[in-house]
Amino acid sequence: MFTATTTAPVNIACIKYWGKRDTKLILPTNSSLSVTLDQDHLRSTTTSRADPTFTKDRLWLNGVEEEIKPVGRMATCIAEMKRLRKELVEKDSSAPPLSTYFVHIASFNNFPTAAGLASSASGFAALTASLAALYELPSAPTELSLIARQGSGSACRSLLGGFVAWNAGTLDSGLDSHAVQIAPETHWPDIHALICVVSDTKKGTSSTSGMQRTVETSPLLQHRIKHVVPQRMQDISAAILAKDFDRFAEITMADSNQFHAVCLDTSPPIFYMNDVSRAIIAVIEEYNRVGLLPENGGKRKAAYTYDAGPNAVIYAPAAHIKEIISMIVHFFPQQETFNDPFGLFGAAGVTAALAPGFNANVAKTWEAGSVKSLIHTKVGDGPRRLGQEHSVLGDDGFPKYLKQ
Ligand SMILES: Nc1ncnc2c1ncn2[C@@H]1O[C@H](COP(=O)(O)OP(=O)(O)OP(=O)(O)O)[C@@H](O)[C@H]1O
Ligand SMILES: C[C@@](O)(CCOP(=O)(O)OP(=O)(O)O)CC(=O)O
Repeated sequence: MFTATTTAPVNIACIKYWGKRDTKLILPTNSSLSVTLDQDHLRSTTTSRADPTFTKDRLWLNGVEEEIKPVGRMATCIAEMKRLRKELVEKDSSAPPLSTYFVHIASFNNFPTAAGLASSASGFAALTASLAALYELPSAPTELSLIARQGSGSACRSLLGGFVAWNAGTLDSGLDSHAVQIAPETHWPDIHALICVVSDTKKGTSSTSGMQRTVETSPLLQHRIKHVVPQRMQDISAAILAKDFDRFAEITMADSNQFHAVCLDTSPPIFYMNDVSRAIIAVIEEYNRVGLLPENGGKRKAAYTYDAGPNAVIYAPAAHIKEIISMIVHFFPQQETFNDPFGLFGAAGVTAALAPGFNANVAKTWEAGSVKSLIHTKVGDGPRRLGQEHSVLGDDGFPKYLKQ
């Protein structure tokens, strides 16, 4: 049986990708940089199988079959991976001709799909990684990132762990538009992330259509591409290598805010953040104001960032996460029990509290459930190959779990 299972992580950008110069090849207008999050908490799990008895390529996402559109993104990724397998077989005639067989692919996300939690990133990275394992390709993650990129731009960064840059590249072919690791997760394992889930329903304007509208209409985007992002890419890479959280936080928050400013500068304007998102910004800004006081060490202690949706991702050194959760819970009381993967709070659970000197008037206390849930995770590694026992395809070649 020719089959392989892999998991792939989500990544959340600190320097945002927003805009394409080539919509078919998915080539961006600017470079971007992200933190890969730990697959122990958020992941896509994908099994691929090639079999001479299959009659067409098929894919099931969360137990529901998705159509593979003939020239769509999914079909492109599968075709590109088959091309690499074919090249391998041409060099080694003893290798089975797997590229001539159809594939069945099943994938599950252990978090909400299409809810602004970067499921397309982990999803296309897991698809690419599982086909690479199935086809026994010797390709390095950077080479595979060229293919995942054609599924969803941000997916190329999920092929690597740690701190990852997607270099925009300049070639029309896109061959230099790939992901590279700035530093592995082991370089700075102290970076933790708290995801504040404000909404887990499908968003109004997809990233794909929203960013093209911005390219077509926003003058501010041109300034960002030419005069802002190149310097920020250099500065945040240097901050990561120096483990300088204060600088990392300053750049991350500035870039999130500029990304949402170019959305507002789009015609018609796009609004991804809501009042809850903005209240979280106010809370983190106040927390940093206190941290920046000379008597408190003079440094920022947390960084917010928002993708194309209202959910906040707060990056912070591990030592501050407990204080941050208590502060968020103070303003945004929880209905769901906080799943405490790092055991920060005892059996009694999360308690609301504010740091000394914090001005409680920066935000009101929201009604319970305004922030639906909190996910605590940290920087993590790149895709993992799993054993056959983890396959999400059954021996019959169909998903083990179909949605009822
Ligand atoms: N595990 C997966 N395997 C394959 N494709 C997936 C997987 N998960 C998500 N996708 C694809 O990604 C699409 C969702 O992407 P979309 O950009 O709308 O949401 P998102 O990635 O959660 O949000 P965002 O990119 O704004 O953070 C799905 O409809 C599906 O086509
Ligand atoms: C705001 C972002 O999350 C946008 C992600 O856009 P996508 O990668 O989802 O877009 P497509 O390439 O069209 O699939 C910023 C980022 O991840 O860098």
